[in-house]
Amino acid sequence: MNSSLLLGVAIAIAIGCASILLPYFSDRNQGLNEGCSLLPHRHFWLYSKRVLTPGGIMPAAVEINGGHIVSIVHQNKAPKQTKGAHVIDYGNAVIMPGLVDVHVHLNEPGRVEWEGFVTGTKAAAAGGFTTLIDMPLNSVPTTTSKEAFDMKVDAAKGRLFVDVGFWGGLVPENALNNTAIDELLQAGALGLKSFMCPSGINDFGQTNASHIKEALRILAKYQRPLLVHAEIPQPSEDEKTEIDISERRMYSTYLRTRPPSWEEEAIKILIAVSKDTHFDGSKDRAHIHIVHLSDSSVSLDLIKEAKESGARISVETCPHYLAFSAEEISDGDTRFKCAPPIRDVLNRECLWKALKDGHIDMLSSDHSPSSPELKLLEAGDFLRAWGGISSLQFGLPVTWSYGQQHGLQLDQLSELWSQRPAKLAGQHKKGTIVTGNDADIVVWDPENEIQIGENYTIYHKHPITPYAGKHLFGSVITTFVRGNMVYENGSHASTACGVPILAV
Ligand SMILES: NC(=O)N[C@H]1NC(=O)NC1=O
Ligand SMILES: [Zn+2]
Ligand SMILES: [Zn+2]
Repeated sequence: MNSSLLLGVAIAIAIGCASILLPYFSDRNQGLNEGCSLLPHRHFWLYSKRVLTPGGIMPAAVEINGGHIVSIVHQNKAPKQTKGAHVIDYGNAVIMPGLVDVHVHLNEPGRVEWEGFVTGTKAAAAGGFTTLIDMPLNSVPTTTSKEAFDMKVDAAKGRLFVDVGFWGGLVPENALNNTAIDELLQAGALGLKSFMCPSGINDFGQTNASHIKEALRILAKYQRPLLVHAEIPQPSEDEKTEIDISERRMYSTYLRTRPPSWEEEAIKILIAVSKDTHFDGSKDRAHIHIVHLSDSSVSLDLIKEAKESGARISVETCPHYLAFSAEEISDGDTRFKCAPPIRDVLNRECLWKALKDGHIDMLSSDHSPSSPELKLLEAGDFLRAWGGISSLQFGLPVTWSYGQQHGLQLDQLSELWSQRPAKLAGQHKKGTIVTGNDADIVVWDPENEIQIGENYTIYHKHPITPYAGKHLFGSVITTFVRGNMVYENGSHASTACGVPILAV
C-alpha cells in the first residue's frame, strides 16, 4: 500500500470512529461554555419523588436540554441512564423552581466593600436563588440615569453566578423629566424604585406624590412596575429632644421613632395616586408594588381594601419580619436594624396570616448589608447604625422553617418566592417548572437541619447577620441556572455565567 492510500484508510477509520462515538459525547458540553456548569452535559434528566410543578408535587423526571425544560414526565422511577442523556436521581429531595428575589442591594459598582456581584450572586446560588433583581441604590452612582444604568450592566458582566435584572431609580431629579425616564426604561430597567422617606444615601432623594404620579404615567406606557419604599416621616416629640446613647442603644427607642403611622401615611398616598395613571388614554393602569411591608395592622387593611376595589397594587414582606419580633431584640444588637422596623410578636403573627390568606403577594429578602463598621456594633447605637439586614442566602430555610410552624405548604412557599416575583419582574420564562421555561431549578432537602454559620457556610461579603447561629430546616443541594449547575453541596461553578436581564 502506498503512503497516500494508507493515509486515506487512516482518515476513513478516524471518521468511522468519530461517527460511532459522537452520539455518546453529543450531550457533553455542546453549547455550554467551559466552566459555567459543574455538570458537563447540556441534555440531562433530573428525577425525584417530589417535583413541584403547577399541577402539584409529584414524582417526576424533568428533562433539560440547551438550558430549557423540554419535558416533565410524571413517573414513579428515575429514567434509565442512556448514552444520549445523563440522569441525576435526587431521591426524596425537592425539585422546585429556582427562587427569584426582586429586592436585593448588591451595591456594585461603588460600594463593593458592602457587597458585590460575585459575593452576592454566589450567596444567592448557595441559597437556591436563580434570579435577583438589584436595587438602584446603594451603588455609586445610583442607577437613576441611562448612563448610570449602562455602567451597572457593564460592571455586572462576567461577575454573575445567577441571572440579575435591575430596577432603575426614581428620584426628584429625574421624576418630572419624561425623556430621562424613557431613556432609563429603554436602557433595560425592569421598572423603577423610589423612596418616600430619606433613603440613607445622599444621591437618592425621596419623592413626593407629584413625582410618583408623573412617573406612573410613563411606567404605564411600558407596563413596568413602580416599587416604593412606603414610609413617610410623621412629626414626633423625639425630634425636639436630644436622645442620649443609653437610650439610643434601646431597641424600643428605635421602634418608637418609626411607628406604623409612617407606613400608613405613605400607603394612603400611593393608593390615591394609583387611581388615575393611564397613559394617554390607554386602558392599562400603572402597577405600584409596595416593598417590605412591616405593619400588618392599618397599612395592610388599606392595601386589602384598595385591592378589593380594583387598584393595581401588590405587596411584599421579608423573612426578618416573619422570623423575628421586637421583644427578642437585645438592646445594642444593631444587626436587627432595618427600615421599616421589626415590630411586635402580634404584628408578626398577623403578617403570617396575611401571607397565608393571599393578601401579601410575595417574599423578598431586602438584602441590604453594609461594611461591618457602619453597623456600630460596639456602640450598639440603633439611631446611627446602618439600617439594613444581611440575609439573601437564608431566605428559603428561614421562611420554610417558620412557615411550617404557621401551616405554610411547599407550593405556597414556591408561589411566594418564585412564581409571583418572576411575574412582577416581567420574567415569563422563569418562576415555574413548565415545558419551555428556563431550567432555573433548586434541589433541596426540606428536612435537613442546618445551623447558620456553623455547618452552613455564609457566602455574603460579610458574615454579620441576625440569623447567625440559628437552627433551621432546609438545605440546598444543587442550583441550576438555565441548565447550568452553578452550585452543588458547597462548590460553585468556576466561571460566572449568569447574565444581566434587560427589559426589551
Ligand atoms: N438604602 C437601603 O438599602 N435601605 C434599606 N435598608 C433597610 O433596612 N430598609 C431599606 O430600605
Ligand atoms: Zn426600602
Ligand atoms: Zn431595600
